[in-house]
Amino acid sequence: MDKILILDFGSQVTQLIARRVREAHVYCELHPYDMPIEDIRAFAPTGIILSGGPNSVYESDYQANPALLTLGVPVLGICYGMQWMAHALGGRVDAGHVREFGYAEVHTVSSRLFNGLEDKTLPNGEHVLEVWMSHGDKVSQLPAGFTVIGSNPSCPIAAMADEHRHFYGVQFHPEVTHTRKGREMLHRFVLDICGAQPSWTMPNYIDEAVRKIREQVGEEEVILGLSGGVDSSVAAALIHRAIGDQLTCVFVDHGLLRLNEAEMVMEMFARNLGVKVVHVDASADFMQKLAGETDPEKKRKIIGAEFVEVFQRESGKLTNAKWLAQGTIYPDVIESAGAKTKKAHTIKSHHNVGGLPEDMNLKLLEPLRELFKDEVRELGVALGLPHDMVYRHPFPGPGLGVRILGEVKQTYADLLRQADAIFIEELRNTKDEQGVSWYDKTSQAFAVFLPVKSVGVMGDGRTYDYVVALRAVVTSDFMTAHWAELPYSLLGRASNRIINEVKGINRVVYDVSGKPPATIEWE
Ligand SMILES: Nc1ncnc2c1ncn2[C@@H]1O[C@H](COP(=O)(O)OP(=O)(O)OP(=O)(O)O)[C@@H](O)[C@H]1O
Ligand SMILES: O=c1[nH]c(=O)c2[nH+]cn([C@@H]3O[C@H](COP(=O)(O)O)[C@@H](O)[C@H]3O)c2[nH]1
Ligand SMILES: NC(=O)CC[C@H](N)C(=O)O
Ligand SMILES: [Mg+2]
Repeated sequence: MDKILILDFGSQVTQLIARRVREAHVYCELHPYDMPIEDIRAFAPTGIILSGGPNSVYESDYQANPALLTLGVPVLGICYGMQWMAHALGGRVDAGHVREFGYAEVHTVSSRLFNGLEDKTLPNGEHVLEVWMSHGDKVSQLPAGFTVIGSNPSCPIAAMADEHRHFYGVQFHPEVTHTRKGREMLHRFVLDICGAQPSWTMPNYIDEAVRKIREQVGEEEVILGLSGGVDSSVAAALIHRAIGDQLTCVFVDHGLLRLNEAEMVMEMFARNLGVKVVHVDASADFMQKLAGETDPEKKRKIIGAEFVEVFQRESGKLTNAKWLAQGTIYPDVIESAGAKTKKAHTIKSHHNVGGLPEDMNLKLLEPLRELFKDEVRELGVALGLPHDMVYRHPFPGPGLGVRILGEVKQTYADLLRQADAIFIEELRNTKDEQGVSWYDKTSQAFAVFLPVKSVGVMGDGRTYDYVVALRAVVTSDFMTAHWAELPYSLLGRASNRIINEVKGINRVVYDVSGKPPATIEWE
């Protein structure tokens, strides 16, 4: 299989390069800029893309190994990547007088990278690209063998090429959508210049993944924590395809699941897909451990620890369980690699079954490690999971535990489950002219239980009941989010139904906070 190697110099948008390459059905991996040259050789890339980055090449330790320019494969440098290439090959990079940030126009001359992709042609016959720039430094002198293939007044060397060696550099960012023909440029590089075969398709991927899982696992047994969420469900379906009954899934009901969740998950996996699922009702244990605790972080830690308990207990019941499977996906991998080097504040301790206790002695099986979320969804559909399950909103492991503010009580969980189900039903029922529901137009939506009481009047009688907050957000990566501008009529219907149908709730409010400064979940 042809593979593109992306070396990351620390740009905020490096992941997008990988997305664009994958969209051309070419496999790629993202690695740190200082990947050892032996590893690069072993990876055997069909082409290399160098990302942008925050540093200045003339004063920075962020230097890749120049030997990667002697491998005989095409190289595309983007922004810092172009500057590094110029620097490493004997050109010059200087601090510019003006920082260019945002929309820019680049005038081009004929090159394999740009030909036919220009956005407009001027009366004098010059071609122009509409691009997005974000830089302060610029290449001021070309390395030997290069020519200028794109320029503008503030950046005379906005793109350069050595077509003989198949080296290209662009000062702008083709990976962001603001560069109008950016996707086509990256596809041009990968498919035409590198000559990579577009063979990264789901059916091929399934065959390959199944073969690998069989080879890894052999005759041993695998257990997997099944949450009913997208990632663990798709991982379960894939591993089941590979090793059938050697897989046992453990679905933990902590008493903090959505309405009918347990039945739905059991029905789908055990009955429809023939996957072995152990349904562990641990709700009494979780509730007991959580009793009296009001601190969000402590609640999260209690839930996390209890999860591990259950897994350990269940794996002990199997005879030959040597593997723990997880639905880790590519953004998780990149994020945790980043987390090792960055000193970030802990906002929330995400529960993580991956924190394996030492005495558990299970090896990790993570067949989705290379996939992005939408690829995981595509895979799920290809494996026969129903569309509705695969396109569900994510649901956090601690479940309603982080949506009941303060102390978790069974009665609160029951009220919240009902309110949440009504809200989701109303979102699903509202379709626009294209037939798209508000559920599909939002990235995540749910109800939150507020343990405060307010006064109301129903049927001429006084009520003194709890409050539910509705939350719906739009986001692509869950790192930042906008609150969803739901129609008033939809909010009105959800509110009416919740107050009428859920005895114990007499007030509904809508959360209009973005992330940041708020977070998506309330705890
Ligand atoms: N109720 C549960 N029972 C068993 N395992 C669980 C449960 N909740 C979470 N997990 C485990 O924790 C992992 C992480 O949860 P996470 O919510 O990130 O992923 P997911 O549920 O698979 O997908 P999604 O992002 O769509 O919710 C899951 O893959 C699963 O292995
Ligand atoms: O599996 C999970 N375990 C957790 O402990 C957890 N906490 C938050 N989330 C989900 O992460 C996304 C971002 O949430 P926040 O803005 O609240 O941090 C949102 O999608 C949240 O639902 C979790 N998922
Ligand atoms: N986005 C980038 O890669 C910027 C590269 C370099 N830090 C500059 O300012 O020019
Ligand atoms: Mg989940």
